[in-house]
Amino acid sequence: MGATNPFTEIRRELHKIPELGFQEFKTQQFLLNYLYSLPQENMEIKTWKTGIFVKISGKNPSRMIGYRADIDGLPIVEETGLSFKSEHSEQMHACGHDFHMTIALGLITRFAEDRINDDLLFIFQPAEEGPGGAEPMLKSDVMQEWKPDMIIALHIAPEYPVGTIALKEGLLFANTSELFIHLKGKGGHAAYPHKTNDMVVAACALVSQLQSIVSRNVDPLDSAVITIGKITGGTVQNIIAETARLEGTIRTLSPESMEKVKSRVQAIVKGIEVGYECETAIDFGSMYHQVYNEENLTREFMDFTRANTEMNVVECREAMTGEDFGYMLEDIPGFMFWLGVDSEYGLHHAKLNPKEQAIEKAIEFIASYLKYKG
Ligand SMILES: CC(=O)N[C@@H](CCC[C@H](N)C(=O)O)C(=O)O
Repeated sequence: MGATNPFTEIRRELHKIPELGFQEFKTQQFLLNYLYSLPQENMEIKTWKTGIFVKISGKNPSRMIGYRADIDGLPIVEETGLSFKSEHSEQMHACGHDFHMTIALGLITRFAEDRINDDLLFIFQPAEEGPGGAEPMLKSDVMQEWKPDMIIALHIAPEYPVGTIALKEGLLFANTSELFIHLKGKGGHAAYPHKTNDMVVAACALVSQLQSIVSRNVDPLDSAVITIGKITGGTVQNIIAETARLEGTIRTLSPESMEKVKSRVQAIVKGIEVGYECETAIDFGSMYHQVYNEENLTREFMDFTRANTEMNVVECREAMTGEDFGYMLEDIPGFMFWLGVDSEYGLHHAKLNPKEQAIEKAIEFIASYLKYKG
């Protein structure tokens, strides 16, 4: 089925070409082609790795307002069966970044012709899913020169209907750390376990023991998550595995709990090392700082949206999702909000299918907020 709305068409084109963090070459080219098709008089475009900065000069600027959209996809084989499904066999926009980019392009299209008083900075950020583009982009020369006075971003929310936004003041998303654990023992014949140190057995014990950290070491009134999303090990069914690898993620509601959970992970892995007579290596990969919404701006945004738009505003609870936009909010006042897109399947699912009507509605109401602010 063809799209009738130009931004729906753009979203579908982006949906076809998902790319992993810092490999978003086709995505960057697609975005640049579109951006250069717009009136250039008041627009400056700069690239940073696979990301892009777009500054639109205001009519009478007293400050700069930032808007960030992430651009990477996930290593998932898409199962939506859509006519515009991913053309990249093992990659998918399963976290809505195709929506995020399209909405940003819609806003740029508006403001390239109809400027507000203040300067606007749009940031197309690579590698949100990992290893993290926000922190290095924030430190880049471009963003040191073009540093917004406030900044906002959205994330699609499959669990809310179209026409709804959800957010809260203060903590919105968790602190995260990736987790990679390598185990090395002694392989051998499946019939001679007593002559080996089986890393499949060690890995199974480790996964179970890691679960006790949340139930026994974290204050029950606090919250944490340890998810092991991938286990690999061994070579074939009748050889005892010499190596195994666990890949996962840790989520906590405070940076302090993150340190505690990590130290417990280290202690438990040490125990496996002794108990199963193997070598171990832990890599905590990339870490994201919590997303903390600045109270005054968030409250004002909620009040503005309720009073001036048709969007339904829900005051939600914090979530254990992570977002490296948290680094930008640590440095620049602003907020993030969920945008309802009503999909039966959730984020990071191979059948995620957000409703495209949310795109035009988002462009409309965010444009009205930016006009009000700037
Ligand atoms: C919104 C969202 O889903 N973000 C990701 C961020 C992942 C960070 C990192 N790769 C990790 O797994 O810790 C999420 O999974 O929450």
